[in-house]
Amino acid sequence: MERPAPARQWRKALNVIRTCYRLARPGVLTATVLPRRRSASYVAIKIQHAGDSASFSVAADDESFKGLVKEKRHNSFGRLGGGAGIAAALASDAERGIRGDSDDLRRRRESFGGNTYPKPKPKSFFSYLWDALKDDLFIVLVGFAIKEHGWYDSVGIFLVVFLVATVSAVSNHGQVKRFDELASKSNNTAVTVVRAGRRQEVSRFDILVGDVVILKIGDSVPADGVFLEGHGRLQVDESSMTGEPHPIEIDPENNPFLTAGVKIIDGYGRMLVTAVGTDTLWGEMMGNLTKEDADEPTPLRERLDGLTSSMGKIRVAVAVLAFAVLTARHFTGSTKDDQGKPLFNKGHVTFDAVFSSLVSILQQAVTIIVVAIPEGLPLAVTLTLAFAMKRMVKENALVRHLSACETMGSVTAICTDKTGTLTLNQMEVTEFWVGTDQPRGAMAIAGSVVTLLCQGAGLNTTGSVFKPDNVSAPEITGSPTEKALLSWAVADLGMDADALQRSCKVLHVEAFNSDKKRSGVMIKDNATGAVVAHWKGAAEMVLANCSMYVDTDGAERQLEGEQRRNLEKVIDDMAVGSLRCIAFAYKQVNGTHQSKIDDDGLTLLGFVGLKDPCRPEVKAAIEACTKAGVAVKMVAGDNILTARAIAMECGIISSNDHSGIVIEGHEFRAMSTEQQLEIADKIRVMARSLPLDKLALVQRLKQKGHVVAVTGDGTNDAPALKKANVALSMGVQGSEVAKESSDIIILNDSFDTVVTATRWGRCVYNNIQKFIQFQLTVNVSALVINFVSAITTGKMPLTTVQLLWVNLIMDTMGALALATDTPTKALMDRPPIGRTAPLVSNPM
Ligand SMILES: Nc1ncnc2c1ncn2[C@@H]1O[C@H](COP(=O)(O)OP(=O)(O)OP(=O)(O)O)[C@@H](O)[C@H]1O
Ligand SMILES: [Ca+2]
Repeated sequence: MERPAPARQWRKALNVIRTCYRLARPGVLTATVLPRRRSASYVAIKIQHAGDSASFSVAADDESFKGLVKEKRHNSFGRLGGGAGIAAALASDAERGIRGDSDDLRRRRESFGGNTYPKPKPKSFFSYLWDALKDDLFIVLVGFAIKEHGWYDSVGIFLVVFLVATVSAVSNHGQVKRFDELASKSNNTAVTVVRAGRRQEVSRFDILVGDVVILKIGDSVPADGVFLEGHGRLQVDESSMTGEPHPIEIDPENNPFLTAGVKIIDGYGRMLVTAVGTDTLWGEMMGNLTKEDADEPTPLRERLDGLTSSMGKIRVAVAVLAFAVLTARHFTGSTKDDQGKPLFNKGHVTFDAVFSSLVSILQQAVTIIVVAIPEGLPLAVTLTLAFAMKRMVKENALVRHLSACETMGSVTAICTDKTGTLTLNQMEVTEFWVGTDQPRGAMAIAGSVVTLLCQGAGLNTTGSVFKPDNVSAPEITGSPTEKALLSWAVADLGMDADALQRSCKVLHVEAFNSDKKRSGVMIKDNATGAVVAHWKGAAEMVLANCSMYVDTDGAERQLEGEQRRNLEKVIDDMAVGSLRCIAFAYKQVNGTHQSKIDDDGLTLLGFVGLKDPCRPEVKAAIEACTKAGVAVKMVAGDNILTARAIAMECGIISSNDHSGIVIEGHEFRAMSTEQQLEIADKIRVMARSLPLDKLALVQRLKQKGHVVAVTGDGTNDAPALKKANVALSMGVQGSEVAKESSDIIILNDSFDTVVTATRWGRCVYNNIQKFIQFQLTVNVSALVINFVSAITTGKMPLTTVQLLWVNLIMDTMGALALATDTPTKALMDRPPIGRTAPLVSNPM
């Protein structure tokens, strides 16, 4: 470690003394916290160095600070000096964030607490045991009533029930614990914060008061705080917190409050954290939440309940019949003992004799009921699902809803994303065009064009470039597309991000979303005062808004028929080569007062082509799906030619396949419902789709009787995910909102894992079917033996205790054995099992 220079040490010491002196003066704290005049507060705050956490001028329990966000206290917000004032009071800085060294973090945690909430106390093992025992109380009672062979009948029965209850308690307890682990795994999301000027990802639980958090579409707000940046729009969805169904506009003056748990629907910005953990409404709510039962009924479970109840009816009928036959045989004297004498002496009819006979007959009939209770069935289902869930996590599929495990098994169509799911999402700029030329580096283009391109890439972005010092390579963060563009600008155009940021002021931002497929900024050059609008986005869409283009020599030319066609050809050629194509355009703007960024009559600056290679494992995975009778459909936001090229590369369409349809989102949108229904099956690729097109496709496929799985990553995928039979979200690139709408989180974002989940789904169904077969064999034989024997001889060869051992112990062990069968290759060689196919099939 480097020793601090003496001068710095002195300065630090002086600061500490000054702070102590300030705090020791009576009344100073109130003056800082509740400044009566704006200017006074400003001075007090100015004394502190940004990011120096020697002291905070507010404390966690200060009245004016405490409910700031929770109670949306506008007057406190004003008194504390707005976002910048609060940042300073919390020893933070709107641009550079907190200092973020271990000392600083410790002090913040000590003063304001961490961003966690107490977990509700888990149910103990004994309460699970009691729950399981309770279900079998009936059997135990019967056991105590039956004394065929003395006391050991009762003890035997009790022992059996206890053993089985223990097994199911252990399994339920383990299941809930595993769900907890998975839940904390899926809750532990990464949040982008700025600490000491550097963007970094930290766990949501490590957010501290004073942190500056970067928020983008699809994020969920990790703690309470106030909105900092002023030139963008931020729209949030508070429905999960307040029930307010309409999007709410956040702005830095009138409504700066962001409560933990709300979702960002649109926009981009920074927020300053003012309260964490249980000081927020969200933390309070989470802490008070009672554990939700992990044992939710799944569709299969419900069907099994149907099976159980029909078995119940059969066994009651059999028992009644047996009772009637036994009574008849007994009282007519045809039931004989071992010596061949009738058991019932018709000569001496006493009340006692009749009563005891009836009781013993009733006991035998009850035995039949007992034996036919499918004890092991619920246990088999729980065990199978638990086992599948555990193994699926190992194979990168995190199950959030148990039912998804099963439903995955009957999936007949998968609508998948392109970027990240079929491709690696590691983008890189491989082509660069200015006009119809491909310049070799920045030297081959006019300086003015390079400057504009740098502005377009470096300021119209949600990514960031951080240069720790002059020697090391810059750290580039952001979405894969943004990262690729920034890296290219730094490496090929020689962009200096810091200088760029200093030279211009951002006036207005329009963040990228999948509906618009472009992003824009309006900036003002600090030196010349010129105001420029920059747009970047889907190439053919941006080109359509351009009326001019620049040449490599910087001359602006009219974009006329011939030229436009040439440029369109440039885009198409890149797209056919499976590149994602992005265009940059700009426009000189008069005046700064517009609320919207001008987007017509633009001047085209250039195109870049981004290469995003196919994942190597995808081709085999798609082949496996086709073989298993599952149709794969790609729904992409990208250009139709790029989408087709990628689909070709990974085998969704082949060159000799003429039945598959490749369609653009707007064409599909324009069709009537009937037409959509007609082609839904044949669609292989839908390009340039809006999120609602994806939803429409899912609905049509469902109407055609498909069981549809949807993968998605964006906020706008949420509607389609919610409508799907099984929703899968991306663990790495997926937004919070997508993850929350999903049943399964794909931890490695790969399509391969979707196939794995399908395989496991089929395996679950298969295992349960095997178990039913096993149980029916055992139970039906026992039932038949006893019933036939009762009718013919009036006695039952198998006693209650024996039957219970067969029923309970064998079933439990059978469940254990069959539940842990792993998927076989053959599972994926047959068509999917429909969701309505009978559980007990004819061959069974
Ligand atoms: N950060 C960005 N800034 C500007 N334009 C972008 C950005 N990211 C993507 N685009 C453009 O928007 C288009 C599609 O975006 P969209 O979000 O709908 O699809 P995606 O989910 O990224 O990709 P895919 O549909 O291939 O999985 C891209 O083809 C690209 O031209
Ligand atoms: Ca997408």
